[in-house]
Amino acid sequence: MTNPAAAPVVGIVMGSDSDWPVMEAAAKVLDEFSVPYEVDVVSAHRMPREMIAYGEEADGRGLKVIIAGAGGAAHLPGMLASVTPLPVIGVPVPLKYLDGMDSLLSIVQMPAGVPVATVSVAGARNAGLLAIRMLAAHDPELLGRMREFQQDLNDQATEKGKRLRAKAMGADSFGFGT
Ligand SMILES: Nc1c(C(=O)O)ncn1[C@@H]1O[C@H](COP(=O)(O)O)[C@@H](O)[C@H]1O
Repeated sequence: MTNPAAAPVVGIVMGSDSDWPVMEAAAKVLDEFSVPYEVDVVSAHRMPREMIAYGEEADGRGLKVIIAGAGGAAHLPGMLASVTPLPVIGVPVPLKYLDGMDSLLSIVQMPAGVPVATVSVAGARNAGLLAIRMLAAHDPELLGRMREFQQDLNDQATEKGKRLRAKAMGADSFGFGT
C-alpha cells in the first residue's frame, strides 16, 4: 500500500467525479507499486482557471507525471499538456453515448508540439503502468519491480495456455471445435 504521507509524484485528475469508477484503476496500480499519487477533479471546461493553475504548478509541487481522464469533449488532457512541461497521459472515459469514441478522438488528435500519451478507452490501469515505467526510467529499484511484474504477466499467460491445452485436448475432446 502507498504511504499516504509520501509526497505525490503522479497526479491523477479527471473532469468529473463521475469518471472515478474508470480512473480508480490507475490509482490501484500505483498502490500496487507503492508509488505516491494525488487525485483531484480538474475540469478545463468547468473550472478553467484552476485547471491552468494545476498544470502550471504541477512540476513545482514535485509531480513527475500527470494522468488525466475525461469523457465526451475531453479537452482536459490536452489543455494540461499545453501548460505543463511534464508528460501527460490521457485516459478516454466512455460515457452513455458514442462508447468513448468522442473522448478517444478528442484526446488522441493533438496538434504537433503538444503531446499527450493516449491509452485505450477506459485504459486507466495501463495509464498507471505507463506512469510507473516513466518514473522507473530513472529509478533502478522501480525498474526491477516493473520487470518482476512483466515476468508475472508472462507466467500467468503461460499457465492459461497450459490450462487451455489441457481442457481442449482432454479425454473427450480431440481439438478446438469438436
Ligand atoms: N471532458 C470533460 C471536461 C474537460 O475536458 O475539461 N470536464 C468535464 N468533462 C467530462 O464531462 C463528463 C460528464 O461529467 P458529469 O458527470 O459531471 O456531468 C465527464 O466524463 C467529465 O470528464
